[in-house]
Amino acid sequence: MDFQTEPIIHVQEAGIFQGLDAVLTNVTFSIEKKEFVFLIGRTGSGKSSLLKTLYADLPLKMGQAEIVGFDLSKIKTKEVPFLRRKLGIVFQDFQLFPDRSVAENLFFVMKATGWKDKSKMKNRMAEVLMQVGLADAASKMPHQLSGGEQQRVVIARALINDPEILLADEPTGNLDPDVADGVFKLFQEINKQGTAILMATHNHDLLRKYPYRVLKCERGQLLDSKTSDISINTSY
Ligand SMILES: Nc1ncnc2c1ncn2[C@@H]1O[C@H](COP(=O)(O)OP(=O)(O)OP(=O)(O)O)[C@@H](O)[C@H]1O
Repeated sequence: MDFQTEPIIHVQEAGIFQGLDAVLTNVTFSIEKKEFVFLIGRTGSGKSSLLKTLYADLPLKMGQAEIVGFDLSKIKTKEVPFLRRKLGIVFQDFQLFPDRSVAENLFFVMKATGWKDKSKMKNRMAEVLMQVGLADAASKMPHQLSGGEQQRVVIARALINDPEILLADEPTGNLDPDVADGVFKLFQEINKQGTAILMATHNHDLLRKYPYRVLKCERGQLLDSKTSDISINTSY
């Protein structure tokens, strides 16, 4: 056993619910620092529900789950913003404010997460935009950017508070294949710099090309390529 690593996410016999309905039961897995993990499964199999439970958008009603030091079985509503500060969350639909520039979009999140010093905010904004390859986009409006560029801004926004893990729900789902590939490579670079990534995807090409660990939602269970044979070519 490697005592150097400690999990960022540790889930033990959890139930994932949508209201009264159990979507996944007996969910057990850990994600270590710096890991890259795909989350796959058919439409409706529970990928988003699992991610939502991890960022405390859905309550954990059964079992144990710890993420970036927060116990999801005990977390209080007022603690959720502190949990979200330690996570980066990226969705399929870009969810930028359309009437605000890139800089204003990023500043909005900074203010909401406790940043106050203007010059530090500007420096951090420049850093994250540089990191995603958009150093020249601060003054642009979202509609002046391509889909891939908008998703890069969303990734920059998710990186602002230097999260230990990015939770990404179909981040390349709305992008053309070439653009999706570029955005995926950005996730890989971010991962190489030390951020763990849990990415829900339907993209078979990515799964075939990059042999990362896979978690698969199937028939109400979560399978793990660490412990089971997972077919990536069928049934989703
Ligand atoms: N807001 C909601 N209220 C009630 N049930 C929901 C809600 N969102 C999803 N569900 C149900 O929960 C189950 C899991 O859905 P979920 O969105 O987690 O699947 P998914 O694997 O992410 O699907 P997709 O690949 O289409 O995004 C489905 O049966 C779905 O109908």
